[in-house]
Amino acid sequence: MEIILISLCFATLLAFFFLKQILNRTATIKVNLPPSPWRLPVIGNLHQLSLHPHRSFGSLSRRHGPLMLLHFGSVPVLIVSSADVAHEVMKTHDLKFANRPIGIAANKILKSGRNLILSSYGEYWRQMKSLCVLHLLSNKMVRSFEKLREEELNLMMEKLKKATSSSSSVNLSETIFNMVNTVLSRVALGKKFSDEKSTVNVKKMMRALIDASTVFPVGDYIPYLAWIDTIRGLDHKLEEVIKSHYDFLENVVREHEDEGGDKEKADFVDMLLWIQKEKPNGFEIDSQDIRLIISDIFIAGTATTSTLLEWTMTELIRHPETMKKLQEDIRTHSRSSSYVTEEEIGNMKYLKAVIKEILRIHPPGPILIPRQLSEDVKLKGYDIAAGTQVIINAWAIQRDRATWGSDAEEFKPERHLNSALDFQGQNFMYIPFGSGRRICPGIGFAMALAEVTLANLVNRFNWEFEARTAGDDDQYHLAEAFGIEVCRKTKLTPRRRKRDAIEEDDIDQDEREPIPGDDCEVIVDDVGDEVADENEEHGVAVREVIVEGQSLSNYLEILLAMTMRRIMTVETMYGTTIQYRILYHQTMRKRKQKGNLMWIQYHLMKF
Ligand code: HEM
Repeated sequence: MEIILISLCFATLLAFFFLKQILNRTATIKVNLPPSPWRLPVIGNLHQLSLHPHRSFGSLSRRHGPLMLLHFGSVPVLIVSSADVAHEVMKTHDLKFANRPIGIAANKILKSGRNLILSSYGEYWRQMKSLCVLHLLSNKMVRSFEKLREEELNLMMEKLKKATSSSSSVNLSETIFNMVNTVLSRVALGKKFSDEKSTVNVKKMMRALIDASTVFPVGDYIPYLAWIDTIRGLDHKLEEVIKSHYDFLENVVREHEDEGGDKEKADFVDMLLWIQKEKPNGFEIDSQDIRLIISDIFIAGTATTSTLLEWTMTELIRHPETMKKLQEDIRTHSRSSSYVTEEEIGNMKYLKAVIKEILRIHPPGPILIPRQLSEDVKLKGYDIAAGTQVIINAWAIQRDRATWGSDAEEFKPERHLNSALDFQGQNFMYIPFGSGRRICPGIGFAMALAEVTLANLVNRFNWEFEARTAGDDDQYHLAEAFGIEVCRKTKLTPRRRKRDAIEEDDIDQDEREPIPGDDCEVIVDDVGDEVADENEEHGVAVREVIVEGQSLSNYLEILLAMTMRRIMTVETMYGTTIQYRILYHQTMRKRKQKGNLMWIQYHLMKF
């Protein structure tokens, strides 16, 4: 009995001793987690998110701080909402945060090979990224597609001109998406694949892929509910769109192989086939890699660039004063009224400021592309475990009043005019293209296309929203769609603003519309007294037109002079001469009973 009692006491002592050890150890490894809002069992914080996650994260972080830990189901997700923390993630600890989380959609995509957007950081990814930066999206390569951009833009402008000639509205969202998609098709694949002759419609394929990858995958966050994805057909849908996309790309690559993959033709597939053969810088790629790189470029480049342009046009139409300033900037630096060239855009500071401001206030990818932490890290004193997903809320960072001031929510391109701030990933308060190792490699490509498109859209036409019968206009035009790229919820369908000119129906115009109400502008009609007299209310009647000392009378002569020189001396009816800078000109035709009359109308600014 005594022995039993002694043994029991000894066992209790031992248990106490070990328990103390265990409790001590637990206390020493207690982790300091970032602040979190309360969460529900099973779904975690998912019930606190809306269809616009960047907005939900923004309002949660205003209460819980710029470094906040949420749980999507069972998955820990770190939300970064300040420039300061973004700097820690994408600069100080960039390497540890350089992986991407692999969910159901990514798994299906990567089943067919490795790719750039989704692959984990490592040797393969490094090679793919430098291949893109050095060979496909380099400045030289971007410049080499200038002519192609011009061709596609001119086609788009022609379509717009026809569509808007009767003052009817036009689906500008769709028009822009089609143009961007066609440019990418030609650059990457060598042809359009979206015209009537084509059996495959790349545009539809892209839309299907974007739509399928936007669906929220329940199984990614609550694994034992993954069957829901199967029942609602998400698995099947993803497999279907990914397969048709890859089958199509495989055919394109095969066609290029059959044609010999000529580097000089230099679409992306040709270039990649050349790299496969020659292995420059030791790059080793196979046909599967080629398909996936091309696919990455389509996925990452189409909706982002068209979304940027869609928001730019929306904000410009909402702010006519800004639109007018932009038109002035373009007209001051552009020689031709029919096409603004990329070279001319180099000097257009206001245009660049407008685009920068849109990327700030409506970043096409408001929460960047999620990342995943590869090893434990201490961030601002908090412990973050390996495997945690990371969402960088660029939208909230770029509207943060602490760094952008009290007018952070307002659209004000002027704030960029005398600022050295750029989007190359060095300023963490402004990261529309991300930063660090994972920064977007398509910045040059996107900017070249966006700038020239915008310049030509606002140079040739004046735009206005269609009148709506009811509802708040701002709410309607600023409503955002649900998706990875956050575009407008409703399609942008503006129309061309009506001219103030005489007998609208009687006039065909070749060039652009005058800017109504622009009081520094003088309109001069040429040639022929009859017409000049008839239109006196529109400007000064002209006796003689002298371009830099040369008296001109012939239409072609004047046109030629217009394209080559920009200063004009006008001798008025009263015998005085005034020097003007030519803003642009229009060819006017008027149908008369006895035949047609044609004359040129100059829009001049006093020199
Ligand atoms: C306005 C247009 C665009 C915007 C706003 C944009 C934005 C972004 C962002 C935010 C990222 C993630 C960066 C990060 O994780 O830090 C990204 C990645 C990427 N973008 Fe863009 N992008 C645009 C256009 C393009 C274009 C035109 C291309 C190609 C032609 C492109 C190709 C890529 C690729 C391949 C990646 C993945 C990079 C990686 O994971 O390493 N993007 N982009």
